[in-house]
Amino acid sequence: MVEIEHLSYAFGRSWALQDVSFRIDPGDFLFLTGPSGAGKTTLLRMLHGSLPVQRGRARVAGFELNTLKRRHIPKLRRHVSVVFQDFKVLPRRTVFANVAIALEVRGMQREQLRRRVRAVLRSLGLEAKQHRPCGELSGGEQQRVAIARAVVVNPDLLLADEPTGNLDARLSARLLDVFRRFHAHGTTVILATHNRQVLESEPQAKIVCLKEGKMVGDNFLKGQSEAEQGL
Ligand SMILES: Nc1ncnc2c1ncn2[C@@H]1O[C@H](COP(=O)(O)OP(=O)(O)OP(=O)(O)O)[C@@H](O)[C@H]1O
Repeated sequence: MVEIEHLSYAFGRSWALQDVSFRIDPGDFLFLTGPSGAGKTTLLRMLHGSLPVQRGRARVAGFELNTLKRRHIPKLRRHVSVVFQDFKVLPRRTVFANVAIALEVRGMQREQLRRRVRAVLRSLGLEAKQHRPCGELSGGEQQRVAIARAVVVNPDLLLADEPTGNLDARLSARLLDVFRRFHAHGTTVILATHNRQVLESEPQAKIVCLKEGKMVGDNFLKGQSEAEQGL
């Protein structure tokens, strides 16, 4: 599903990612972890086609990112959804409209669209808020709208950047359940987090740890303390 080899990315002269290589198979659940500034967001943005490959090679959901033309990026995004740290919901549009957009642009028939959106809103506990403008929701609720919008298209690969960042422990656990449910239905998940509780919540998950843009380890880190991992 994702194969990256010697991937590096620089903002100007400063390397945000350096020589990162790993692969995950369809159906895997991967945590991307590491301290603030480690390069997690940069890597997710590359996998979603919002930053170009500068060095190395990346293959995502069957797309060779090195040679992918800009005009073909929407095709990649039919298979790869992302939940950004800052949600990017449309504040004046309703919850329903924010989630429906992703299906409207795919030309889905109205009744099928309505059923699909309602089912996803229900699974995220947002059904009662579907007619409210997103700008009137709490941060945690907006986060769930962003997740609903990402999963409503049934992506092959779901990328999430610190999705539990704004939530208390109870809501984080509920949200992780949502990711687990989609994963159980076959979606491959990459979730960036530096929250240790989140990392421990999914014992079967693979882990890639970044620090200052470099890969400092993978699954073997599971048994180590946060200090040992540099978190
Ligand atoms: N648009 C940008 N312009 C310049 N430098 C950037 C930009 N975005 C990120 N960087 C730099 O790239 C490095 C990696 O940042 P990135 O956001 O990928 O880290 P992160 O692991 O996601 O951090 P956090 O956990 O705080 O979100 C940092 O040094 C950051 O300052």
